Amino acid sequence: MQSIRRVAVIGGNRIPFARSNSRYASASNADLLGAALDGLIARFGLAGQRVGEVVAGAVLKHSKDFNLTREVVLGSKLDPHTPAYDIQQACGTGLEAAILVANKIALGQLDVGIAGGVDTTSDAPLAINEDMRRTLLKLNSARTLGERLKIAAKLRPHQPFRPELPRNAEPRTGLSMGEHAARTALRWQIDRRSQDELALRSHQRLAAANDRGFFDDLMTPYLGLTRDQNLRPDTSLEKLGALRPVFGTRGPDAEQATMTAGNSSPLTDGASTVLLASEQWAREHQLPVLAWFSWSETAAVDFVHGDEGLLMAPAYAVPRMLDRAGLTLRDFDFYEIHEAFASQVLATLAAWESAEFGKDRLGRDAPLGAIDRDRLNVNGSSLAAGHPFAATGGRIVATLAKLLAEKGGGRGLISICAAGGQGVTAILER
Ligand SMILES: CC(=O)SCCNC(=O)CCNC(=O)[C@H](O)C(C)(C)COP(=O)(O)OP(=O)(O)OC[C@H]1O[C@@H](n2cnc3c(N)ncnc32)[C@H](O)[C@@H]1OP(=O)(O)O
Repeated sequence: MQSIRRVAVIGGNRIPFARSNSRYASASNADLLGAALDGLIARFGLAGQRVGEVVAGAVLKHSKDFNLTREVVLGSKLDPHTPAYDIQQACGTGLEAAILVANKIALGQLDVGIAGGVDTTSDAPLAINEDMRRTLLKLNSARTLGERLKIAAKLRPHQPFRPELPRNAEPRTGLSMGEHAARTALRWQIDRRSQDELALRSHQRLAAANDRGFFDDLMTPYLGLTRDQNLRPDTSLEKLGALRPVFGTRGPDAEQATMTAGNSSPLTDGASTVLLASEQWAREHQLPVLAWFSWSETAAVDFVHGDEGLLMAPAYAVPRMLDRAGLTLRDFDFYEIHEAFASQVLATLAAWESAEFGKDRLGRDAPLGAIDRDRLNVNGSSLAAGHPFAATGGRIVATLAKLLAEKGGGRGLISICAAGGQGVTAILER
């Protein structure tokens, strides 16, 4: 067998993220992912080339987009002989796509690949109610006019086109991501002030990164947007503190609700892509390596029967990954923890700092440890940039790889919580 090869992160390209039902309201997943991919192709001179594989996905997809990624590749300037396919791992999709491509490169099955993700809540698929859907499917397969008329006669005027709106909720609990996170915030006693401070820092840092041109070679303008639309450089603790809670506002604990529109990631439209390759491919194409993709781990928690919070899986994935890699939580120059909600980031950090969690849940003699918070999300994260679900992983991989390249060396941790009680994590090094 071929030995494991190093996997290079060559670079990334994304479009600025837009607020839902705003600038990208008329664009589809294919448009957005196509724009991100076109920018990557242009930046790295990939036009006409056959890339090993393109792997991407969307959390919210229309049924007609059964292989969205392949359709996007066919519409791009890549050689049409480039294989491409969708994967889906909720908010971890973009990172999971990068892990998949990286692993194939490491095993010598690919020399170069592109990972990506896209989502638009503005163009979410709308279903019709179950009765109507089944009736229409029967109607479609009816062979004779008589059969059709018989089926059509069963249609009742009061129920026909009642739509089923997609809900940002867990099928097994019926609770939204925010409601789940609110429970976790209570369990870990995450206070409002700390959440607002984290949100403020995210905006300030993203604004500073924009100002110094950090994203100039990671982003291409799209439909008139040149920077993430959700960014509020003028926000403040006072403004954040004045917002009313929106999650956890019902039931006996309503008084303790702390999560607002300011300390929750907003509904967002956007897409991102990342170019990964073997060392040899990078050398042959004279492309500098930003960082090496070295480790990954995915974990899941039992949020249905157990008391583990829905979005707490990274608290388990990271220690497992560290053990495999022979590292500790302090061995990092940068920590990129996806800000689904400020409370979620803080609950994860609290779990790692807790002796009880370390002992009871991780089976350790001591807590996993505390991180230097000055190294956390140094260029902002999803609270400021927005969170187009499947696109967040690509944004983070490209951002972290460039941070390591700028620094000239070091190690970075990526941690992304995902719906379904899962968490996807990875390590980049340089
Ligand atoms: C694994 C995971 O990643 S799980 C996470 C998945 N994602 C989610 O669940 C999305 C969660 N977010 C949401 O559902 C929505 O964004 C909500 C419910 C939090 C907020 O929705 P909306 O009320 O439509 O937000 P909107 O943008 O209008 O903001 C509400 C108000 O807060 C204000 N606001 C929001 N952020 C800020 C800020 N940083 N500073 C100051 N004001 C702010 C807005 O200006 C607005 O004020 P206005 O009413 O005076 O205009």
